[in-house]
Amino acid sequence: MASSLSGVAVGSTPPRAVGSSSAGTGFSTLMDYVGKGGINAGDDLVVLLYHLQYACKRIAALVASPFNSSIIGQSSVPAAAGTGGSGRDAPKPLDIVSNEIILSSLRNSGKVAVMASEEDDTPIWINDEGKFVVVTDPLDGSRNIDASIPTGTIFGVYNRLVELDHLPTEEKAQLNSLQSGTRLVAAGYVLYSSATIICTSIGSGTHAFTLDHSTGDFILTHPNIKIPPRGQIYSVNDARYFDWPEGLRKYIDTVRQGKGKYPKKYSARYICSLVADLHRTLLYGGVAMNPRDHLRLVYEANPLSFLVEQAGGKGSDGKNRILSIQPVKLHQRLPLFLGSLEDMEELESYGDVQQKVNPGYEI
Ligand SMILES: O=P(O)(O)OC[C@H]1O[C@](O)(COP(=O)(O)O)[C@@H](O)[C@@H]1O
Repeated sequence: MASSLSGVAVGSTPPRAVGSSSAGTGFSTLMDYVGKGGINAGDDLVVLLYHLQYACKRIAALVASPFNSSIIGQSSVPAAAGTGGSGRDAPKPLDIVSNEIILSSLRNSGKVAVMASEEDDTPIWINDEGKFVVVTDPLDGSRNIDASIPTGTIFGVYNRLVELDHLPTEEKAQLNSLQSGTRLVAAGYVLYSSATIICTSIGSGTHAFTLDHSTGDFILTHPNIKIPPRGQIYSVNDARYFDWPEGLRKYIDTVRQGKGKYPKKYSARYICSLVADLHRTLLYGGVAMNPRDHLRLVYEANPLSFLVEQAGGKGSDGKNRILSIQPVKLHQRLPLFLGSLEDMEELESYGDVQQKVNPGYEI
């Protein structure tokens, strides 16, 4: 493990485990968890996760920095040539900087063949020898950033499909990035909020680690997260109520009156920042919904569904299990529902919960 990290070129020494292990799990920091105490992730994945968490620390510092005001004050920069047609929003400067930070960390890791990002039209081929494919939304929820509302990074990791190695670069980059979510080997999000939290899974439960700013370590604070089978919270942009289908309206009307299968009146919470809304849902239970075709399958829905399933919950587009949907294009959008098993089953029993009417909303 030490030797596998010796070549890291990130300008900082690897984090050191501090204190005793948390909650009797035998590991206390993120690097302990993936490296030795928690699970045998394999040296290559350890190195990759080391570089990813380092990138996210840099993004955490960036979004919290007072020196961003000159960047943050700008409105969205015009879409780069070529973004037209992908249906993506014009990126903002911090999205772009975050994207560059992640790309440079992935390059430095030496472990990544392809990065597919929300910020790039097409996947970027990095290294023929890289074992992994990384899909990412480098800074989700950035429309909130001017008001210091939480944002997040999302990532998913696949193995490189060696059987595609003979194909032209562009083609193999694309096909490697369009793997079904069932093939994820790791996924995670990083929440930039009052605390910076990395929540990750390599297929053996979902665990969250909180950044200790005094040491730079991510400390295990939420081992083996189990989403409650029932919550009492629904999370949705309900200004769209009149564009919703009948089934979704009925579901929300029912649970907010306490007339659902769980006879409690539900509360509403909506941050409009996917990572933050999901983080709360993982801890408190309930359902986080984006019923219109807005969120992206490859680098948002799949990694987050993987984490939710690993925590005992469910991720669906309202009809189908997210992880089983075969992506056909990189920036493919779909409705997304993530949450507690029983709440999700009740929601889906209402039939039409996907919002087909999508007039486009200004904010
Ligand atoms: O506008 P809606 O439908 O409420 O969607 C909000 C969702 O869009 C996001 O902001 C992502 O969309 P963008 O990438 O366009 O910002 C999520 O963070 C949030 O959950």
